[in-house]
Amino acid sequence: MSSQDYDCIVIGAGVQGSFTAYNLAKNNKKTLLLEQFVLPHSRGSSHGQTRIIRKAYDEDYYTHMMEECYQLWSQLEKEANVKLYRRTGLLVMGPEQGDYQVFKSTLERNKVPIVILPREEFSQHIPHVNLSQGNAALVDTTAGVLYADRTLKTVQGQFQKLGGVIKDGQKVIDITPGSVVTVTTVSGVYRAKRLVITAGPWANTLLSHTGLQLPLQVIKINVCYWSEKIPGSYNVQHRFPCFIQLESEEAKHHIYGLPSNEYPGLMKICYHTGPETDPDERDRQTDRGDIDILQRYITRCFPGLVPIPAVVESCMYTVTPDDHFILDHHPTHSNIVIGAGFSGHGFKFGPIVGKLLCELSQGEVPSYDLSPFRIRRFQAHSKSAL
Ligand SMILES: Cc1cc2nc3c(=O)[nH]c(=O)nc-3n(C[C@H](O)[C@H](O)[C@H](O)COP(=O)(O)OP(=O)(O)OC[C@H]3O[C@@H](n4cnc5c(N)ncnc54)[C@H](O)[C@@H]3O)c2cc1C
Ligand SMILES: O=C(O)[C@@H]1CCCC=N1
Repeated sequence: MSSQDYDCIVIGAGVQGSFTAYNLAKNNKKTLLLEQFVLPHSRGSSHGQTRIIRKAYDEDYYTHMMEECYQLWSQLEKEANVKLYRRTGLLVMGPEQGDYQVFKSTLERNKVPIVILPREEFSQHIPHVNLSQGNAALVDTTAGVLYADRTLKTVQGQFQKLGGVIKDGQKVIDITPGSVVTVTTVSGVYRAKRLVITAGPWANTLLSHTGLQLPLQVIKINVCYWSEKIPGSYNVQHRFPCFIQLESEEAKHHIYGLPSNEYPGLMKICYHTGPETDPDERDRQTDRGDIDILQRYITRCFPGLVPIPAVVESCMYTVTPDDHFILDHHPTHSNIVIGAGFSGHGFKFGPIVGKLLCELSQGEVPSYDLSPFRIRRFQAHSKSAL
């Protein structure tokens, strides 16, 4: 095996590619992780300081995967002696008869510890928040904040400690499938028996070299931070939780937030959709319709925040038609595995996605039923998209 030959190449050092590479190296596979930008970078989907981790989902299979995933997060914390998770709880609010009931049932069925907050007791538990008319509320007490940038640094560092090789600043410009896959970057040519593509918003650009296109939409998210009128009112240290406001008449998509933590006195609140964008041109996308929706919501429900964003950063979602991930073999090249379409909720699953993509790439039976994540589910809807 020459120095350019690997057991496996992973393209894309976001959260999913980094955890996949780490799992491969743990399994003694000679692994190369390629990244187009110089690391760390803020041009994909995994940057920023925080993400929400939760078991509150409307499908059992995500809640089941999170059971093991919490353990994997904790193992990594121990292994690297670093804190990646802070428990805050997650306040779920939503119209009483809608998705809220589905979340509640999934949590109850799976025996996740929750606290139901009757309307008359709501403000005693959650000060400075107005529960919307007709909404109900509960808290998933296991939920919290993940430290995102720190996670990437940690998992990439652990991968390198295991002998893994990272080559950053190396944009992949060609892939030649075959029993040995050849991957060409702007400055090198590498070969491997197996390839994993975890390219986030650039998934289809890379897949075009393999004759496949997936029904993915890339959207820009305005990551908004809002100033506390009274410092500390929504602070993580005062045990303010993360929250999800489920979709309602007023906002057709979820609104979610994290307690003030990363920037002093600023709470992060975002809208769970945004305008379509080209990943290489996202700064040209200036649509702020999402911010108007957030301003109205904050004025009504978070009276302790100034309803004008103090900081606006940006990030991207890569969304599938059903909002479920893609974790599968390439339909015509079985030694190419794809992790894509994490639809704005994939970070918390990083450790388990890494484990599953590693299993798939090694031809092992995956630890979970991956039928919700198969590529063929799209065939019924749009053959031409594939
Ligand atoms: C604002 C925001 C808030 C979110 N909140 C949450 C949350 O609270 N909880 C949660 O669980 N999830 C959340 N998510 C979703 C989560 O962050 C994403 O699902 C996850 O980061 C996707 O990771 P990825 O590795 O697939 O993509 P990316 O992080 O984009 O990684 C792909 C990588 O591939 C590289 N690449 C692409 N093309 C090439 C090429 N040709 N050559 C080499 N490298 C290449 C890119 O540069 C990039 O580094 C949020 C996302 C956003 C944007
Ligand atoms: O995945 C998450 O927890 C966040 C919050 C809800 C919407 C998407 N991302």
